Amino acid sequence: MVPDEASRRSLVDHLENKGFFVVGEPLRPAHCAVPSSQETGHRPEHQRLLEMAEGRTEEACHGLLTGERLPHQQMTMFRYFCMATLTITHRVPVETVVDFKVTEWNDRQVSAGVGATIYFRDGADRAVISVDEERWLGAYFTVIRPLYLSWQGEAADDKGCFFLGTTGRPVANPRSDLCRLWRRCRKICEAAGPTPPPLTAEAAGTSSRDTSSVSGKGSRDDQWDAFVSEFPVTIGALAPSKEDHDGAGFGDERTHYFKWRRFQLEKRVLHVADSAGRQRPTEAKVAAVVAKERWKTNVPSLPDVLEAWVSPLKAAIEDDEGVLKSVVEQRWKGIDFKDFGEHKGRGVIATMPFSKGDVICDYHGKLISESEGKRLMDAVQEGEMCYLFFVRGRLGTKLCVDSQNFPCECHPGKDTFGRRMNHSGKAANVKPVVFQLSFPDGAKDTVLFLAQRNIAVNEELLWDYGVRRRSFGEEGMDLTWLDD
Ligand SMILES: C[S@@+](CC[C@H](N)C(=O)[O-])C[C@H]1O[C@@H](n2cnc3c(N)ncnc32)[C@H](O)[C@@H]1O
Repeated sequence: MVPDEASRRSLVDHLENKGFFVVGEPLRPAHCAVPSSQETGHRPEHQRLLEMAEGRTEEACHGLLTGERLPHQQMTMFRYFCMATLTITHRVPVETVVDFKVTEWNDRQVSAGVGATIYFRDGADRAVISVDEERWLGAYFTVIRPLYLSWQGEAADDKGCFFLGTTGRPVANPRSDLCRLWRRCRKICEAAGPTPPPLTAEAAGTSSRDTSSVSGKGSRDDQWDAFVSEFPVTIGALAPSKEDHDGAGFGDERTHYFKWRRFQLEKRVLHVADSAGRQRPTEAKVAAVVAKERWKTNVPSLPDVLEAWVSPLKAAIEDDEGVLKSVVEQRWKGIDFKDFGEHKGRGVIATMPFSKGDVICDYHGKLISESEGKRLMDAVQEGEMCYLFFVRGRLGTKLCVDSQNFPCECHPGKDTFGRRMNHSGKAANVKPVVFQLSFPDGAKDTVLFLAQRNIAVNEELLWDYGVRRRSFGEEGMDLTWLDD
């Protein structure tokens, strides 16, 4: 219970400083195109704040439209400002802004010299925006949004939304974005006027559907998106300091910091590996790149770089569309199954000659985590055949290819070759190598078997499973075949 207005404000201020986003003010219908002059509450103050930030927005807009490269943070703020223009100036419900589609933007009605009318949700909401506002939204749409799309991760889907985060996915937590905008505006405007009032649901454009108090931080993914939006992970950037965290409203959460550093290290590793080109990276090469980039901390190690380096042979295979097609369709030329009897079971033989280095087939299965793989392994009964392949992905992640669960979802009713290949420690003629193949739904680690030497027709294809009796002996299984 908060007894009076002053105490209420002080409590709200306190909560905001702790990273909370306070909602619960009485709300009005949100579809008015122009704000009323009889506004009550704090909204006019935020409108005023927005107007004070206009100068900077204009400057940024000019920069964007004349090809200037703006810092990431400025672009993020510009996007926040565009969203606030709709939610604050035009009272568009925040959900509608999140759901604002590119087609709705393209279908806006433009009145020359006046501005434009945007219709949202089949005309259920609308906003009559001014010429300037149309220019700002246009600058975001033509410069910033395409940039975010170009940074889009493999699995990201923009869902046709107008407002995207830096990851190329639709904005997920606009209330936190607006909180950050106000914090930034407050700092900018400190010299120019009195401190604006605390942010209320109304000021943030929260619709009447949402009147509960929520944290301004959103889900973990949203928080992370917001964090990298504020502190983009680049190879050259310094990790955000504790003060940076606090200043940007992320409190003293350190998990993001460590994740940020991990992501940066991955980027740096790839950068060094790319710099090596066709030459196998050496300790000296890694040191040279590190010195050139002036990296003092979060420095890649040679083993990491070697892991990520793509040899010319690998590059050729990864670019080979025939290999990709064979993996997708599970059609491999020159090999077939053969039954070797009860003891050994089925295996794979060559039906055409192969040369050293040729791709034979893949180890097909579902990519799962190492721990999931171990759980499946524990469930394998004594004497039962095991079809789990533990492997390190291209970036060092420990993975497991599961072909224990058979047939696979993508090729029901089809036996796949990789899982039928038998073991030989002494006479292996093929070896598994991890590649990154570009599937239609993104790049994936894929295990391919390469011929280790020339292979003749009818030879059985064998690879070294990499397990030794000692590690399996205690389980009392009959593993004499491992001595082959
Ligand atoms: C990945 S599966 C290979 C295909 C299997 N032979 C089949 O019929 O499905 C692995 C299992 O094959 C058997 N295996 C593999 N190599 C063998 C060998 N050299 N001698 C005997 N059995 C072998 C073992 O039972 C092992 O658990």
